[in-house]
Amino acid sequence: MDTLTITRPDDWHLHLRDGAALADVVHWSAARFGRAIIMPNLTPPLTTTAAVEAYYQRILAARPAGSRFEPLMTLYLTDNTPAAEIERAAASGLIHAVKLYPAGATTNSDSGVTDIRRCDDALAAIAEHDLTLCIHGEVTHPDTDIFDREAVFLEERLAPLLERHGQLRVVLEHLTTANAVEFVRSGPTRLGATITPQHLLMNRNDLLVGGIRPHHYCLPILKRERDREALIDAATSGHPRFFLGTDSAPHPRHAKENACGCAGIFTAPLAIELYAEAFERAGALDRLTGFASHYGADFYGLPRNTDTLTLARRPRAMPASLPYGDTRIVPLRAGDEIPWSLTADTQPETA
Ligand SMILES: NC(=O)N[C@@H](CC(=O)O)C(=O)O
Ligand SMILES: [Zn+2]
Ligand SMILES: [Zn+2]
Repeated sequence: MDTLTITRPDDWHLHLRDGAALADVVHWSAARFGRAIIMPNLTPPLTTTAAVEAYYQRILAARPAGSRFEPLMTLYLTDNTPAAEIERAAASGLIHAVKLYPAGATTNSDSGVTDIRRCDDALAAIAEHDLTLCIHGEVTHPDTDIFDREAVFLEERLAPLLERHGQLRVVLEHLTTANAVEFVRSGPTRLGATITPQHLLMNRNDLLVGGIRPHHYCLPILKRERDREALIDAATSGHPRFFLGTDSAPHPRHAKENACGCAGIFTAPLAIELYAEAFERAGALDRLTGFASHYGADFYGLPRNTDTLTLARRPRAMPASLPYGDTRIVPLRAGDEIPWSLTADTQPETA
């Protein structure tokens, strides 16, 4: 088989950034995905519906001409988000989810939530207005080992939250462990999860063996091989509550190749290609459509896409770097060949 045609996929976790970088980032996703959940961790964070609406317009303006790529917007939750703001978000029609960042957990999370119990009114409003709560699931206590932060969050924060809010629809973002896979599998049907390509393809050796590799550093951090295997199992199992979310998180080269490098891996230029690679290695290419194109839409209560995307088994060279505003960015697999490519008719790419 030299080509693979799937229902057009959606990306249920994406960072597009803002300003001069936005146009250099959005076209990669627009060439691949029908829709994407757009993360609100800008500086300053998008804590009001008005700010989200203005960002939505900037994304539309930065989309390639003729693109129908649809941004599904999110609101940034803080300790002080009033229920009325959730109501405005729902009424906007543009906002599909509210994002919970534990304060200090990741990039631009300083305005995030310090104690989830402070948000009970907002969380009740999210459930009432049929929005989804997306969660970066890591605790931030300095004494908690970085490799345990997800597991502690699930036990100490997420389990009680799901108990307290019995109607709330939750997406646990970017799963990284076998433990998290088990938590989602045994959780209620209103709990879904995204899985990134880097967590399907790499483990912590790829970050730390033979030299430290800043372009493989993201949060939650890459874990053990047995965790990667559990994530592959979950993604390729046909279980409808695991779905695609790239967490493509661009940072300029100088911010990654730095004594204190930023967390985030830029996968947008090869995102669906990486998933195809991971699914093929697992002998599960026939399961890619469900994971990439059906289950996320079903979970969010949105219609599935009706058009298709075709990949060709044709090696493609990833450039060493790509334009990013007035600077450069290094994508995953920079300088390497990747086994899958978009077919020419669906690839309006310019590097
Ligand atoms: N995943 C990351 O490592 N970084 C993301 C934030 C996030 O999704 O946690 C970013 O915005 O850079
Ligand atoms: Zn995150
Ligand atoms: Zn993210």
